[in-house]
Amino acid sequence: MTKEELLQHAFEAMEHAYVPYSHYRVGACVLLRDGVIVKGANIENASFGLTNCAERSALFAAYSAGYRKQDIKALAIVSEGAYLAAPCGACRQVIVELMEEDTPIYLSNGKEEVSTTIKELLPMSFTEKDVL
Ligand SMILES: O=c1ccn([C@H]2C[C@H](O)[C@@H](CO)O2)c(=O)[nH]1
Ligand SMILES: [Zn+2]
Repeated sequence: MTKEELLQHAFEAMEHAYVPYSHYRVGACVLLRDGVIVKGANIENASFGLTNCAERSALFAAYSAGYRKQDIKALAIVSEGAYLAAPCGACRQVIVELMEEDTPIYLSNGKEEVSTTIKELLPMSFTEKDVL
């Protein structure tokens, strides 16, 4: 599975976004080491704060299917805005808990692409080590 193929799956996931308020669609997909791809889209709510971002939808779906951080090979996140969207703060906090720090995260808006990691997106993070 190439990065471009994975991004294409994320664009397919974006088709299922539920965005009656922002009309801003985001798609994401998690590539697992067994080859399975788990997709997610942003799902909005009239009570705006309850909106679930695409990357959290995809990660929660993967975890709900029994996968864990060591099973995740890559995460792709795509949007259709003029600017390349990076995960919001809430998603970064969820990603740092649910993915390994060096696992690739691919971002695209169909025009620009960036490859990054959660270590780069959320340095000096508050994690399990601080609580346990
Ligand atoms: O990282 C992000 C940031 C925003 N959104 C969604 C939430 C909301 O539905 C819309 C506008 O914020 O974009 C995501 O899915 N992922
Ligand atoms: Zn988010």
